[in-house]
Amino acid sequence: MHLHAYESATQWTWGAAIAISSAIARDLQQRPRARLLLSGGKTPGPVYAALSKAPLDWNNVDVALVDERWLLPEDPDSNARLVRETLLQNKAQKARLEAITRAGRPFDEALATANLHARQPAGVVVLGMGDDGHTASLFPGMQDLDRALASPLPYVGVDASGCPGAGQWHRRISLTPAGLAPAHSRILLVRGERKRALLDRLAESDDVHEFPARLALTVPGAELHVHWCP
Ligand SMILES: O=C(O)[C@H](O)[C@@H](O)[C@H](O)[C@H](O)COP(=O)(O)O
Repeated sequence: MHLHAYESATQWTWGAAIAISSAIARDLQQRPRARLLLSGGKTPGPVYAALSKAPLDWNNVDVALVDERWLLPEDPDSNARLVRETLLQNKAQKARLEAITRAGRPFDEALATANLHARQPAGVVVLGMGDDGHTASLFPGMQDLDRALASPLPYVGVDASGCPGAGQWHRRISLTPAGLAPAHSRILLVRGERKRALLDRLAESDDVHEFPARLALTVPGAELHVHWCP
């Protein structure tokens, strides 16, 4: 794990945005299109807003979601809406956003669509981490966790009932370890002392059931870059 610790939220915002933008630029040098996977939650909005101003060839960037709550893309609590309102602005307006859900699309079809899009493997993945040590929609204690961990497909549907970290959104579609593995860049955005202490605990063991966020370290592939500020 490579930890980038910043003193202020402003430095964190721009430092993380520059790191993501450089990773996309690197991918675009090597292939015609770059594929960026983004997480939701309360943390990443300012970084996505800063990233929207990056001078990249956004026409060639496909933006998809690490996970989505079973909500329509217009719902204020959906991850698609967060990404649209923060990243798909300014220069990044030209990027193509793949929402997972759509009005009239049943759950299984939404999942199948996510897996179909993911035939183009992830390039740059931006993860978040909950105070309970979840990442994507992989929660500790979740009944579907083992199935998700073992999935050969990049996305699974999960029921996070009984997991406090999932809030009121139990039905979700989540990236799996198989979906994370091909990424060339793995970035984790976290803020606050609680998550800083949790980061130290991630490195202590490889028990992904205790803290599924450990997958960011244990799944073979790119080194994890963590961007943190108080
Ligand atoms: O839909 C979601 O819930 C997210 O994608 C989720 O995995 C998020 O990254 C973490 O929960 C961290 O969220 P916070 O930034 O709100 O702590």
